[in-house]
Amino acid sequence: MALKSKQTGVHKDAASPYSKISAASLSSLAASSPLYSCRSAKSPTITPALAASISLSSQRKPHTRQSDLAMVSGWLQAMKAASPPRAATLQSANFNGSRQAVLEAQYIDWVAKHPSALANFEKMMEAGKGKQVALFLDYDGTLSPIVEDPDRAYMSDAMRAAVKEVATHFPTAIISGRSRDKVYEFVQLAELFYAGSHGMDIMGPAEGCNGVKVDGTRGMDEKGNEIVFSQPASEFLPMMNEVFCRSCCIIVLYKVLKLSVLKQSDIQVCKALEQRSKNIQGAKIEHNKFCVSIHFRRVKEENWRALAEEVQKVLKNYPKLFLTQGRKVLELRPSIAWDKGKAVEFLMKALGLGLNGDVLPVYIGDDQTDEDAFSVLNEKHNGYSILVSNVAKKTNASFSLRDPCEVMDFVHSLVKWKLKSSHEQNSS
Ligand SMILES: O=P(O)(O)OC[C@H]1O[C@H](O[C@H]2O[C@H](CO)[C@@H](O)[C@H](O)[C@H]2O)[C@H](O)[C@@H](O)[C@@H]1O
Repeated sequence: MALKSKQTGVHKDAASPYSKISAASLSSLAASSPLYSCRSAKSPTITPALAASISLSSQRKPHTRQSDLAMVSGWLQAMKAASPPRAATLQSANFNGSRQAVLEAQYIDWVAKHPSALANFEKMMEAGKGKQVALFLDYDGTLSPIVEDPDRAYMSDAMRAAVKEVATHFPTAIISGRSRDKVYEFVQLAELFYAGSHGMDIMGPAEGCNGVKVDGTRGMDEKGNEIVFSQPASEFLPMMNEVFCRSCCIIVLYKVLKLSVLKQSDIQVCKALEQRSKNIQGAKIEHNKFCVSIHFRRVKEENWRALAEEVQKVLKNYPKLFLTQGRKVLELRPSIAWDKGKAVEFLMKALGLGLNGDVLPVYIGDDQTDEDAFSVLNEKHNGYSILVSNVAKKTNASFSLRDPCEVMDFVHSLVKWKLKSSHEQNSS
C-alpha cells in the first residue's frame, strides 16, 4: 500500500470571487458520483445546470434568473456533499437500514483509498524519524464533535489535555474557520498558534511553540502578552485595496491605523443577513471576524433554498466577497488569495520549518475548507493529510480518522512515538 498519494487540488483563481463557487460545484458533482470516486475535480461530468453555472460564472456575465437558480443549486449540492450524516444519526434506529448498508459499503471501499491513520501509525511515522513533526489541527468536527448549536461546540477536557501534551513535543497550531477569539475561548491553550477565520487571522506566542522560535511581526495581544502575528501586507498589497482584502493584517490595521471600516463592513454583512434570514426558522448567522457563516443545520431542508437565495442577494451587494460551503453552512469570505493552505505555509515559514525537507507536517481536518491545507501538505511538503470522516467523502487527504475520538487517540500516539524515539536516541 502506498502511504503517500499525491492528489491534484481544485484549481482556484483567487482573484475571481466566482472561482470557488465553480470549483465547489465541480467537487460536489464528483462527490455525488457513485462510491464517491476520487477522480479529478477538473474533469467532472457536466450536467446542463452545472454547464450554465460554469459558463456564466467564468465569463462573469451579468446574472440572469436562470444563472441565479443554478448557482444556488450548486451551493446546496456542495453543502450537502460536505455534510455527511452525524454519527448519532447513522446509529439511530430511524436511519434507513438499507441506506446505512450502502453508506457502510461505500466507506469500506473509501477507507481502502484513504487508510486509517491509526491503523497505519507506525508505518507512517517511519517518515518522521530525524524530522521535526509539526501538527496542524482544525477545530469543529476534529477536536470537538459536530453539534446543533455552534456556540456549544465544546472540546472535552481529555482532548484539551491531549493537545496540551502534544504541544510540549511538537509545534502545534489550530486552524479554524471560527474567529480566532472564539476558537481560543474553546481551546484555552496559550502555548499554541491560532489561525482563525480560515487562516486570515494568525497569532501565537512570541517565544514560539515547543522551543521552535518564530520569525514574524511582533506585537502585544489584548491582554498585553507579547505575540507574533501574520503580516502578509507587503506580499498581498496589490489585492488589499478594499477593506476586506486587508483582513490578513487586522491587528496592524486596528492598532496602527485605528481603522474601524473593516469591522463596520463585517457588521453590515451580518445585519443584512440577519434581517433577511429572520423569517427562516433555525437560521443562524455567525460573525467569524473575517468571514460570516450562515448556518443551515437547524433549518428545515424545505427552507434551505429560500435561505440560500437570501444569501445570494446579500452576496450580490458585496462583490468583494465570495462564498464557500461547509457542513450545513455557507460562508462569505473576502476574495483574497488566502485560505487554510496558505495559513499552513505561512506558519511553516514563520516557524522556520520545512526549508531543508527536515519537517513532517501533519494536518487533521474534517471539512471542505481543510482541503486547501491537504493539497499544500501533499504537494509541497510531503506531509500527512488526514480527513476526519465516518462516511466516504471526496477528499485530497491521504489518510483518515473516523471521529474526534480517533483524533485524540492519534494525538496520544504521536506523544508516545516521540517519547519512544527520544528514549531510543538517548540510549544509543
Ligand atoms: O474550520 P473549523 O474549525 O472546522 O470551522 C468550520 C465551521 O465550524 C462551525 O460550524 C460547524 O460546527 C458547528 C458546531 O458543531 C455545527 O453546528 C455547524 O453545522 C458546522 O458547520 C462554526 O460554527 C463555523 O463558523 C465554522 O466556519
